[in-house]
Amino acid sequence: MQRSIGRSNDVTLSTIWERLDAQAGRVATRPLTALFEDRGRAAAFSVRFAGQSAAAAATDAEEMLFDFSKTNIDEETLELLIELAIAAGVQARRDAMFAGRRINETEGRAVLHSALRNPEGKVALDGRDVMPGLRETLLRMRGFAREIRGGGICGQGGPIADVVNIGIGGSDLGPAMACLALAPYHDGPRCHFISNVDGADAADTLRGLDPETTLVIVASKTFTTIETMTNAETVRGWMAARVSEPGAQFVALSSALEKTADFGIAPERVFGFEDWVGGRYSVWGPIGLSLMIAIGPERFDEFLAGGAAMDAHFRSAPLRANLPVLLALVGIWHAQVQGHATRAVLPYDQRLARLPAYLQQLEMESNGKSVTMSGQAVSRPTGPVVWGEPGTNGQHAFYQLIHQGTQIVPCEFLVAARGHEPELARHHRLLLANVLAQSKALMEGRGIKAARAIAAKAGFQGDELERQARHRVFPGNRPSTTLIYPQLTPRMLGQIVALYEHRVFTEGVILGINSFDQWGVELGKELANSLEPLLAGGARHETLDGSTAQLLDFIAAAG
Ligand SMILES: O=P(O)(O)OC[C@H]1O[C@H](O)[C@H](O)[C@@H](O)[C@@H]1O
Repeated sequence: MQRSIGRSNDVTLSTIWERLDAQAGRVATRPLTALFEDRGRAAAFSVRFAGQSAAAAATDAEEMLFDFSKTNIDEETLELLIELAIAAGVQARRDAMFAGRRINETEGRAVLHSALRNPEGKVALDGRDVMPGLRETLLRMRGFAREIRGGGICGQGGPIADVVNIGIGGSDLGPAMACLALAPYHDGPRCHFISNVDGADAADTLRGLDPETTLVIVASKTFTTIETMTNAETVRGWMAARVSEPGAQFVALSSALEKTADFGIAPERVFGFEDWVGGRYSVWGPIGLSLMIAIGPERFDEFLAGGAAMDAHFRSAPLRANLPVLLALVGIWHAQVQGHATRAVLPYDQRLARLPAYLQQLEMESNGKSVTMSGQAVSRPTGPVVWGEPGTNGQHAFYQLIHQGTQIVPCEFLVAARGHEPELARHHRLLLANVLAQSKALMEGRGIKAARAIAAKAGFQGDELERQARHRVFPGNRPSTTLIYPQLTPRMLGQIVALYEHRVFTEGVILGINSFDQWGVELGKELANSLEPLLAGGARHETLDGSTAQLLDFIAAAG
């Protein structure tokens, strides 16, 4: 069997995993607070990254700090984790990815989304320079975005006031997440997103929009996705009812150029990309057009520059100081060594409200696999369940389980030191106080003695005091990390998104899986295609299972 690039043999790898298991056993009962007796711990188990150009770095304007000191990782553990990353071939595979090797082996594709954020870079695929085509598309996008923003290209009723992006999965979540994240920088038309095949999504989004001043972007890499094509037809009908040339207000973002032509979109309104840009990694290119129109090409360039800076760091920093690698190793330690089945992503940033959903696709579609690159069953659990909501809202909903439930949920906090609303300084102070309080509470907990004192103060006595006190105990020792940055600028968002992309990549390499395919989404699509005719009254096959038949009966009776 062919071994993956740079990967040690299975015996070497399983020995390291076993040593990690033993290490986990050794540190299981050690309180996190005891680790801080080492006064250098916070600095030693943190990494800073200044993603700016040399001149701007002097101001630390875009420095980010990843603090993983509130986990039970110690120096010995970290050394073992780094040994694991090296043995898994993380560096060799990383270099192969950036060099344009076809590391997406089940689809025979290269993985070059990083080229989109480094348009002046050099990348060859099978000896062919891919950059001129990429640069040409970027220039056309910039020109188009400027025309839309400046009123050079208008709708039938005048300058474009609203942009509707129709897409799903990677053709929706990236621009939707980034548009919300960068709301303070919007100075172009308003952006809206339709993704769900549920007609409610199109109906609610279109209500209140004027077709005569709306631009429609149909975003689909394959241009076959049923949800997107159904919504695109619906929106074209909505526009055709009022606009004499609806095609003039449609744009396509796709790698299937014949299909966009069949749909009736003129070639100069199509922004293409190649198969080496995976859907969930595509916000950096044409799929980001709605974002570029909202914030302008210059700010979009800053977003790209942030991603490119993280690429450079990932490629060159030693593993012990490499932010994506450390984020991945913390993830591996929690999920694959200690067996914590989920991780919560908790942005204390309302504008990152869509980040958990974005990361669900990025992480779970990439690393939710059961077989290794060579088709063997994996020996460890793969990608954990990723979930989350912005703080402080989550505190008033599900944090109860995180603090006192029986499952350990490693928490990943994100927060900006500075908001965008200086006039609302107290709000931001409270936000910061809360995020700091949560990671401290998770770590320190509250013992029975303190709980008894609280119950006594509340007037309880004897057995009732003891009973009440037990409900007020917090076990503590629950791990969390904090990613803190000065402000959520376009550049910072680029750094954050690329950071998570490389984290997912690194975890995937360690697990020996292909992070770049998604065969697991196919079966449901096929079955939906075969069930649709039954909903339209078609004859049922006798092998249809009883539950599905019952549900179809219910739908028929309610219809
Ligand atoms: O961009 P499209 O071809 O329409 O694909 C949209 C999405 O659907 C697929 O089923 C995949 O699960 C996603 O990875 C992809 O981003």
